Amino acid sequence: MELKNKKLSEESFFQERKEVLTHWVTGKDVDLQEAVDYLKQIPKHKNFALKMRKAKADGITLAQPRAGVALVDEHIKLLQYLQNEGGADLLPNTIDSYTRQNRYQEGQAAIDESMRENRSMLNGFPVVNHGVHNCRKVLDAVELPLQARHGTPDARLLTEIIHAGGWTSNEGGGISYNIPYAKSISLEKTIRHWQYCDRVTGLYEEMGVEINREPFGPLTGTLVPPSMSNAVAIIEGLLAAEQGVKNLTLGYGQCGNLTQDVAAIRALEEQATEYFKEYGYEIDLTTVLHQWMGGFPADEAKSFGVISWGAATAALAGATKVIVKTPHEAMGIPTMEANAQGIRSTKQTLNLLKGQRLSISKDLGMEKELIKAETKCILDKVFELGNGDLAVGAVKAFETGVMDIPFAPSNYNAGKILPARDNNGAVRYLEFGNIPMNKEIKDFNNQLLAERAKLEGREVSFQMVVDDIYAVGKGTLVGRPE
Ligand SMILES: CCC[C@H]1O[C@@H](n2cnc3c(N)ncnc32)[C@H](O)[C@@H]1O
Repeated sequence: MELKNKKLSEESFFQERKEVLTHWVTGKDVDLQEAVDYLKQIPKHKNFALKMRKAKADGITLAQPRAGVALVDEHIKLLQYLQNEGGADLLPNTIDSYTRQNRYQEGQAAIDESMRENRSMLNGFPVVNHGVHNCRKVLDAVELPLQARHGTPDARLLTEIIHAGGWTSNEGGGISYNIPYAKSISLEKTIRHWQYCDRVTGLYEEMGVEINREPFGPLTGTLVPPSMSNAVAIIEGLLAAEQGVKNLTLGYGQCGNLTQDVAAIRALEEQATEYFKEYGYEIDLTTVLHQWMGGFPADEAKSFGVISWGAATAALAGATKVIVKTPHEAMGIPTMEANAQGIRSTKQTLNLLKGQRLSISKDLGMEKELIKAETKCILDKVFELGNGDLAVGAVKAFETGVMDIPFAPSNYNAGKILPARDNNGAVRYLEFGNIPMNKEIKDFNNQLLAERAKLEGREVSFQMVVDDIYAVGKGTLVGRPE
């Protein structure tokens, strides 16, 4: 199947859909018209797209945790606790790793074991095994909109089930759920899979149901330069728009320097808006900042410092949503109590900052223009490589290292890029690999890293990268030599 950035035809989509719905027995419960009728009767306050649009109009930042366990009743208890005790504004359904790899047989075995052991033997909610009616049971049990959060290269059946089940938002994308999540699945395949997922969303939109889509912004979440993650977000937004997606949340993983992070969110929203306009897409655009995605301090009090800093950054940036971390981040899957603490801490900070924004200083303006210029260098090359076709260009961009995500496990990622922080903790390019930045941008990145080297009395080197990776966990932002 030759990949192209073109809306899937009804014929090819429904032909493929017949096969997709056979991937697991629960696919038989998906009936498009029945699902549309069910979705149309869901109370408005439980529609994710509507809540995101209203939050943007009201200029507020919503708080959303991650959460998911193996069994339906326990998952419901967890979500109700995060709603009632945590004060979450939106609820997730974090999906387990077996489901993300389409290993539904093992998912079922783990469900059975969880029932025997009376504890969750999965790191998330196995939504394909549980199926449409259990999704609806979860929605009936809460008073907030629901979203699927996962990391699934082939999310076609998952997407069909969650939306038929009343969940009105889906995270992911053909690049952002491949490069950071998989080792040996081609981008042609996953971009095509996610064209299908976006076409499902587009169909619901055309049948009168609003569904939100959220490409996964942070990618590897380890020192990803803002322009690289913004480029991926804009590409996935454009690919989704071509399939009929109307309500999009583009995301970004907090790096830690306030000026750069606020600039990155503002650049993302402005530049995405420019591209949607240029290509003729009417998009309801919102943004999400993910609280620090790298290594966390083990000390819970210190972790609240990191969590609050992420909340403050999201509020000052004017992000529509912030994804919340917990004081158990350094340990693993949080208890529901710790998860709720992360949300309460975040909401306290959001409320203290309600209505405040970082004003456009000279530094903020310069950083925003730099990020937009870097992102444009990348996107111009992507379109050139694809002879104007964005999907083809994206595949070729990774093949040639024009797009390159730091520390990604995928064999389809060049891995020549190296990031490091400058003296203020902003993430810069230490090695560009084949990323097509112009000379002025390269010189500026090199100059900022040289200034850090001078201050630290050492050479610009890979050691800076290593020191920066461990820094936050050790309590600082910039990994200074010990
Ligand atoms: C990209 C997502 C990484 C983050 O996703 C959290 N995460 C993963 N699975 C669950 C879960 N089942 N419940 C609560 N948080 C979860 C991790 O802690 C990490 O912060």
